[in-house]
Amino acid sequence: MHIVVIGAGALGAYFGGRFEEAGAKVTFLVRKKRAEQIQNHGLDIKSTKGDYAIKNPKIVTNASEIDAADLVFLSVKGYHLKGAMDDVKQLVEKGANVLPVLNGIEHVSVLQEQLGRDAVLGGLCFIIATLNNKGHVEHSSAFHNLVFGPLEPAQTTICNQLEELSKQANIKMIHSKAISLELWKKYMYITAFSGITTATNLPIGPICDYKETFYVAEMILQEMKRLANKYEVELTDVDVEKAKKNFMNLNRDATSSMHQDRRKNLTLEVDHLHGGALRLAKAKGLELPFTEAVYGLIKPFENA
Ligand SMILES: NC(=O)C1=CN([C@@H]2O[C@H](COP(=O)(O)OP(=O)(O)OC[C@H]3O[C@@H](n4cnc5c(N)ncnc54)[C@H](OP(=O)(O)O)[C@@H]3O)[C@@H](O)[C@H]2O)C=CC1
Ligand SMILES: CC(C)(CO)C(=O)C(=O)O
Repeated sequence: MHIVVIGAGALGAYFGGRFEEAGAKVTFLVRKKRAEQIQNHGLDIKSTKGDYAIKNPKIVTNASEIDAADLVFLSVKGYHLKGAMDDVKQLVEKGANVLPVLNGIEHVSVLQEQLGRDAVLGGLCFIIATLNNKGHVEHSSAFHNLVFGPLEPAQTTICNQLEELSKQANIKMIHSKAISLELWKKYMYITAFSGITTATNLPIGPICDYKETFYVAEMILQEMKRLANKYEVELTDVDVEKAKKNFMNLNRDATSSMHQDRRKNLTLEVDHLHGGALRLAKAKGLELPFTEAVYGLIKPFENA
C-alpha cells in the first residue's frame, strides 16, 4: 500500500512513521523548508508507545514527482487546506483516495466538492503530539488512535486495506461504520476543549476547579450537539455527559493542540473550528452564543 502524507507535521509524521513501520510504502509530500529540515535532521518519533526512526524518509515537494498512490493521509491545519488542494487533486486524479484527519468538519464538504464524493473518506485522530525544534515528533499521550471509515460505498476496498494494515501497526486504528457520527462527536469535543483552554490560556485542571468556567465548556458541548442535530447527526445528552466526564478525567495539565499553539505563538485554527461552527449554524438559523463568545475571545491570538 502506498500512502502519501501531505502535512508532515506532528500528526502526519507520527502516523506516517507508524504506517512505514507497519510495512506500507510512505512518501512525505512537504514544503521546501520542511524538506530541508528532514534532510538535515531525519524524521524521528519519540513516543510513550515506543520510539521509531524513519530510515531515509522518502520526501517530495510536488505531487508531479509521484506516479500513483493508494491513499493521501491529509494532515495539514485547516488554514492550509486551500494551499494543499492542487497536490491532493493531482494524486486523486492518479487514483488515490483521501483520508483527512484535520479537526473540524467544514473541510469534508470542501474536499468532496473539489475532489468528488467517492474520493473522500472520513477520519479523525486522538493523540497529543507536537514537533520539537529539530522537527522530530514528540508524542506524549497514552493514546494514539486513528478512526477512519467510509462516507461512500465506493470506499469499502480502501477501508479494508487500511484495516489490514492496522494488524501490523503500532497505533490503534478503528474502522468505524458510523464515521459521520464520530466526526461530529470529535467536533463537539474539540470545539469545547480547544475553546475553553485557549480562551482562558489554562489547561483542563483549573477549568474543572471553577464550576463557572466549566459551565462555559458544557454550554459549548450543548450548542454543538444542537448544531449536529440540525445536520441530522444524532448526538445526544449521553455524548455530552461522556465528553464532560472525559474532561474531568484528563491529567490536570492536559490541554488542546490549539492551546499549545497559542502558547507557542503559532497561527490558530479558530476560524476553521469555531468560525466553521458559526457558519454552519447561521445556515440553519441557529445561534451558538457561548461558541461565539469564545471565538471572539480567541480571535486576537489567531495570527502568529
Ligand atoms: N497535534 C495534535 O496533537 C493533534 C492535531 N490534530 C489536528 O490535526 C491537524 C494537523 O495538526 P498538527 O499535525 O498538529 O499540525 P502541524 O502544524 O504540526 O503540521 C501541519 C503540517 O502541514 C504542513 N503543510 C501545510 N501546508 C502544506 C502543503 N501545502 N503541502 C505540504 N505540507 C503542508 C506544514 O508544513 P510547514 O512546515 O511547511 O508549515 C506542517 O508541517 C489539525 O487539524 C489539528 O487540529 C488532531 C488531534 C491531535
Ligand atoms: C483533544 C485532542 C488532544 C485529542 O486528540 C485534540 O484533538 C487536540 O487537542 O487537537
